[in-house]
Amino acid sequence: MTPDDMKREAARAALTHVESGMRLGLGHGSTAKHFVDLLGEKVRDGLRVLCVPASEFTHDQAQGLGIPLTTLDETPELDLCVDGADEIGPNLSLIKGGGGALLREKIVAAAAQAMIVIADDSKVVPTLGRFPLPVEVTPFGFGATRVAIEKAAAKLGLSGALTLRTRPDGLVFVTDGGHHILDCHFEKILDPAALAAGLSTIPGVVEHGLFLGYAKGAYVAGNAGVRFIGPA
Ligand SMILES: O=C[C@H](O)[C@H](O)[C@H](O)COP(=O)(O)O
Repeated sequence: MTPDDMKREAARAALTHVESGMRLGLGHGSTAKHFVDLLGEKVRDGLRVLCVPASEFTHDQAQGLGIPLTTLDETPELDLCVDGADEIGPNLSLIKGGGGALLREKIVAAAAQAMIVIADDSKVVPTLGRFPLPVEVTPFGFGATRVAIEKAAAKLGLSGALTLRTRPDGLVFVTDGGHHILDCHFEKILDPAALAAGLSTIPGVVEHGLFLGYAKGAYVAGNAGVRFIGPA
């Protein structure tokens, strides 16, 4: 199986949690895209769901597939959210935001009773941090926010480059919410909760990509098939 096949199989497994009448949160990224594709097939076959997409990209994809959409204003509570991840660590701790959608993804996940993660098995790690942690920041005060993040990280013994995310054409990446992203190369985040708490106190930080306590389970696909990781 290619990594893309694995992503699709993980997405297919998560589809077993979807029942007619559910209100769903739809994540963003190459794995979530498979889930939306497969969900679109089910909707065409008669499945009734109402979905909130976590990005403009997912919105357009789902709309094109005829999946009924709503917003968190019309439908503030969701039954289930299905999304990918950049890393899955101990106790279903996650790093997300590699695709730049972390803020809306976290808002959608927080509105859902349960979040199921889908991924290929390369995403499972013993310690979070090898994947650079995305931190969404306001353009205003960027320099000061960057220094504040460095100081908060240093208190926990973390250092490493903080890279302003750019697009392939070299322009600064702008999130759906109009913010920038600092990718923080911390390598080993031994205390994710402490880092999350530290980042949350910085005014210019809109949100960070540590998703702690959100996921209720993860479908992880590898060459041997799909396995479910449940809460510890
Ligand atoms: O912002 C993007 C999201 O958090 C994605 O779910 C995450 O980056 C994983 O993406 P992919 O499924 O493409 O590896």
